[in-house]
Amino acid sequence: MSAGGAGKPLLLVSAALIEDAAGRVLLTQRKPRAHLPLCWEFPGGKVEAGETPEAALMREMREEVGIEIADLKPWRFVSHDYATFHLLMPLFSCRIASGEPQALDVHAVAWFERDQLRALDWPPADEPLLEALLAQ
Ligand SMILES: Nc1nc2c([nH]c(=O)n2[C@@H]2O[C@H](COP(=O)(O)OP(=O)(O)OP(=O)(O)O)[C@@H](O)[C@H]2O)c(=O)[nH]1
Repeated sequence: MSAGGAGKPLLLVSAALIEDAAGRVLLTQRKPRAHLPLCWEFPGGKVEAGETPEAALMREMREEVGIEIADLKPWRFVSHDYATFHLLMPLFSCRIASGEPQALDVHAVAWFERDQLRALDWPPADEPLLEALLAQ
């Protein structure tokens, strides 16, 4: 990670940490032709102009996986330098208020046991989030 990056756009992305009663974590898989193809990641997406991070996350969860979320609480954030943009990504812990996750606008969606998480391909920015999750 670099502290420089003058001129690089800052990208604000909200993401969700959703666990079920058994402690499994809900992840989505990026599309084959996206940036970081087929990586598994925390569901979420870009915050649009005029939106709060919380409202953006609620919209993305509806659009991408067809669920309503509730009880959003800031959990961790990452600030990560990618080649063409700098990512600022708050991760909110939350719960599913209604709906069953479906892959509406993602390649796939799935629940993972904690001991499966390390073996997945993750975006580089997610490393500290994964470590924090596995440490708790
Ligand atoms: N949702 C999400 N995005 C992440 C995570 N980690 C991470 O580096 N990102 C990055 O944050 C950005 C999120 O953008 P996005 O998924 O809304 O949009 P996109 O660039 O894939 O495509 P789009 O422009 O069609 O919406 C991507 O560049 C993605 O690689 C994560 O855990 N969850």
